[in-house]
Amino acid sequence: MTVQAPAAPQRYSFVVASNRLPVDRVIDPDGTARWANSPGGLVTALEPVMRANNGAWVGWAGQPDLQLDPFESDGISIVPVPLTADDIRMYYEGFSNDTLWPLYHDVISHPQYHREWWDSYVQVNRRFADAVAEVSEQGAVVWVQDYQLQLVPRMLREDRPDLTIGFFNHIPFPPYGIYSQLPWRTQIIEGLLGADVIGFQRLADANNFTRAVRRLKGFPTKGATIEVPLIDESVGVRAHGPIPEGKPFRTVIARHFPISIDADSFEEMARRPEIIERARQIREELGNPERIILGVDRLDYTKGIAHRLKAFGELLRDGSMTAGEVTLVQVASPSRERVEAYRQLRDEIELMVGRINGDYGTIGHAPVSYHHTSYPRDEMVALYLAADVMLVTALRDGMNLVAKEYVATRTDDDGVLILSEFAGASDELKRALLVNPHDIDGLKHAILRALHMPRAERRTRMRSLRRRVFEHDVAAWSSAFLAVLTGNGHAESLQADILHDELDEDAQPETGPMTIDV
Ligand SMILES: O=P(O)(O)OC[C@H]1O[C@H](O[C@H]2O[C@H](CO)[C@@H](O)[C@H](O)[C@H]2O)[C@H](O)[C@@H](O)[C@@H]1O
Ligand SMILES: O=c1ccn([C@@H]2O[C@H](COP(=O)(O)OP(=O)(O)O)[C@@H](O)[C@H]2O)c(=O)[nH]1
Repeated sequence: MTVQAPAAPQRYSFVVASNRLPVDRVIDPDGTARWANSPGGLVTALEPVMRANNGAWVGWAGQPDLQLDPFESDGISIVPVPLTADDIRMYYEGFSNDTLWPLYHDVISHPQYHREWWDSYVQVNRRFADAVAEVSEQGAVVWVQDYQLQLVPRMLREDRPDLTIGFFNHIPFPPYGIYSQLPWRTQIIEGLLGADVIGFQRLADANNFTRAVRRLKGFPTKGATIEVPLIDESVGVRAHGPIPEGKPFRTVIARHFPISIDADSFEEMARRPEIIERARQIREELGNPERIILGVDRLDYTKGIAHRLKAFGELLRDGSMTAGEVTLVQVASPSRERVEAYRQLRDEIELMVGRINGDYGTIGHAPVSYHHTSYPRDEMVALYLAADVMLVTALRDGMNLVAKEYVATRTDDDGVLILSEFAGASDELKRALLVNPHDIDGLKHAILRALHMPRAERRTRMRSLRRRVFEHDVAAWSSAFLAVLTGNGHAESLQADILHDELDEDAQPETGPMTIDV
């Protein structure tokens, strides 16, 4: 009998790792399996970068116990990492979404601390690190994404010191007073410090992280740079080659790189006649109200959906607007539905929607048009075009791509963006109407101001917002990050207002520079 050796895995020079793949394995009710685009801002953001670099994407296919070989999807090489039903329960729904997610979002919901969830998180991070190591060629650039994989940089550095390792955190990094609750706070910091560059959405997040490093590890930090001693095995250093005299440390950069969207593609869609026609139809289906307010969110307690419903309901109660004049369209896309906090939230939101519609609706018209679904992108663009006011009331949000997508679609320089100051996007989108969503009166005031804003002011504000989003699109985001990661970037070549704080010119990865198409 001839035994064939398994084929050597294909290796890549650029590897992205994220919890979710850019495609989801979906089983239809008739039992047929197919691949669908998976939801969420991360996927939207990284797709164009992957295509430009012909790299590989390592991640989970969205279903339990799927053992799949690597395959190609839309020109992207996909390397699936299997998760068992127990991994999903403990690593994904548990530690990622019921411990880290609430902890990193201002403890809006109570984080649950369970030691078996942590053990599962360590195991799954190990599986991801092994999968990345297996497909990365010598000296490859690896870009690890998000809070689900914070231990991967250190694990990779231990096993593959030849790699250049970047990490980007898509969600906020909490202030030390909150972060320090985490029983595994030191291990997470050590995990992240395995990277050469650690990116955050906001300057405040990067500052929170470097403060945690000082408090927990005592390593010196200066601006965006952290000196990690080469003899400290807790951060997986094991110097690659001899320790240089006079520099017994690696320099890790921790700074902000605000993520963005593929603005051109949203603008292109917004100009398509069929999408413009669909926007008109949406208005008609809603009974042609004078004004449409739009909210689009995953059904997540961080998004402040209850706060916006409260403000909207009170405006109707006060008689400041009538249900016939203004309709609130709320898209609440299903998310993490097996996590208890998310189930409770759904009940709470749907009760509020029912009350408002019951109190202020008529037979022919509901003031809140509520949709518990996830729409494809063309429908999203039509909704953005149909909306006079976009309402983003996040209580805490890493970035909020929806705000940027709304701006990118408004080729008519019209529409008003109301934006929470607790969303990362508010650092850039200063000409939005910025609100504190906890201040219900302030929120009501902003809604009325948006509804009555003169055309000239809407135009001036929208033009300024659009300039920002088009100048700082997702390509600028990934170029800025990869330029710093690969040592190809000089401070002056990066957008001054993205990277305006101090950048240490000596701060280069330990491995030799490697070229990547950014
Ligand atoms: O994968 P899920 O658990 O279904 O969640 C979807 C994604 O949500 C999070 O998005 C974050 O990243 C966005 C892009 O940077 C940012 O705009 C937003 O503020 C963040 O919340 C999460 O970080 C992703 O990992 C999830 O895939
Ligand atoms: O029905 C929906 C709702 C949302 N989205 C997309 O999901 C992403 C949400 O990203 P955001 O950063 O606003 O929040 P996240 O869900 O990642 O926390 C955006 O690209 C939206 O266009 C979508 O395609 N269909």
